[in-house]
Amino acid sequence: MVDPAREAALDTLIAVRERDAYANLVLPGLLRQRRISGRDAGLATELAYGSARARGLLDAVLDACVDRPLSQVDGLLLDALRLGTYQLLRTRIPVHAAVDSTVDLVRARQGSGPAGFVNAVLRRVAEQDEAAWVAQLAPDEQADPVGHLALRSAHPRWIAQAFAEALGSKGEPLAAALAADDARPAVHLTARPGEVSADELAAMTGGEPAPYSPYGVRLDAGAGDPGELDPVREKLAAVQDEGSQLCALALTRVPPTDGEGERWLDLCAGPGGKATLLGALVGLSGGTLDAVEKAPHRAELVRRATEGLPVTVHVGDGRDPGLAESSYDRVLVDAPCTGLGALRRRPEARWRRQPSDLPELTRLQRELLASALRLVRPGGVVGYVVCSPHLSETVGVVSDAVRRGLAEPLDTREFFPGVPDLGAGPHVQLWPHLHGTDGMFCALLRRP
Ligand SMILES: C[S@@+](CC[C@H](N)C(=O)[O-])C[C@H]1O[C@@H](n2cnc3c(N)ncnc32)[C@H](O)[C@@H]1O
Repeated sequence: MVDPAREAALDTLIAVRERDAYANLVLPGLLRQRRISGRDAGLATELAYGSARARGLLDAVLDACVDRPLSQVDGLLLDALRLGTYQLLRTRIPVHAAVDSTVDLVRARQGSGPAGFVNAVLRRVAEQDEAAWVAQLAPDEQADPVGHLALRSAHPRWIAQAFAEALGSKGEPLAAALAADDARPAVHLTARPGEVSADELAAMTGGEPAPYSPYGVRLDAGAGDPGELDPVREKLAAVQDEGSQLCALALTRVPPTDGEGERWLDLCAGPGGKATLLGALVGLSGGTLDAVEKAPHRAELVRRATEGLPVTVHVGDGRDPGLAESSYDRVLVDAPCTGLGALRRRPEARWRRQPSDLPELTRLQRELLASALRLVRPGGVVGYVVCSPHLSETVGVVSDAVRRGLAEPLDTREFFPGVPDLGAGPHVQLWPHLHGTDGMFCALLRRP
């Protein structure tokens, strides 16, 4: 007997490994196709996302329990072992159920020999709990705090190191940041300005008005597929992290805020979350938004999301979009980045990203920011935003533009009213453990 929830979780892990698929795109499709719902769907989600997220920790434990290098273990068996180990170490599922259900899955796919191997390895894993395994396998907490916390929170070391540098801490703040990044996040919605208030949207969805964004609503972490909610389907609301809302709003709050008929530009618009919020707001004061996106299919998503708003979508490269220079009042650069600030929303992303991704991304980020600073009028404002706390994508990119005399930094904290713990400025770094948002970075810059 194979348990359908666990089988869906295993097939998700296989797709992530074999096809570089995204767990949060694969699993919902499998659940629909196989008509798995309710508690079974909840279990499949917990096991698939949890195992994908914790992969490094699970592999470290498995490495200690398997008598050959993990690279020599058959891929499907390794995925099954990860699934079983996750259940043993990070859920309250009883040992016999975690082991037997995994062995059943392997027997059905590969026969009794491999099933026996998986049984033996999982019995070894089950000899200790997670804390004991971490104590055995992690670097010493005093000698190497970052390495210790990285294993304990199932993060690659380079990412834990990047968080430590952005926080200026290897202690409690880093532990809190990594722990929050490992937890399942709440879904956030934006109420479309001019259509519905956050209070009304909260009443319609059973959520709570968000603490900082006047348009935000937060739903419970386990609250089903938000795309199915009526207000989202009817375009009264969109799924959008509160941190993203705050960064887009900050750009609109720089004085003068009563400018009628302003021209705004979103230089990296796909799939259109911020463009929709900006388009709705600029429309209320008789202005317009141009939205540039390089990937045609993502530009199409922007077009659909902003239908009915005063938004013109252009397919093009933001570094040279063919739009008139010095002609915009406000420009948003929501640049492509490592996404290290949104790892909690993308289970496998932390193991897929590599430090070698950074040089190409930071070059692109610098070029996009320089382009934005040409397109904005002198005295106009550019918002540089990335969903990452990595210093080379944040402060590094902005300091370069300031040093070259292209931009003057504003105290961005002033435009995040009511948001606590914004540090020494002038830029803003949001964090899951401090703000309950993704780890968004925002720098507001004025063109001299
Ligand atoms: C972080 S996402 C933007 C998210 C978007 N602002 C939102 O809120 O929904 C970055 C986007 O930039 C696009 N992009 C990548 N390179 C680009 C370029 N050279 N010019 C314009 N857009 C680019 C990517 O395809 C991606 O859609």
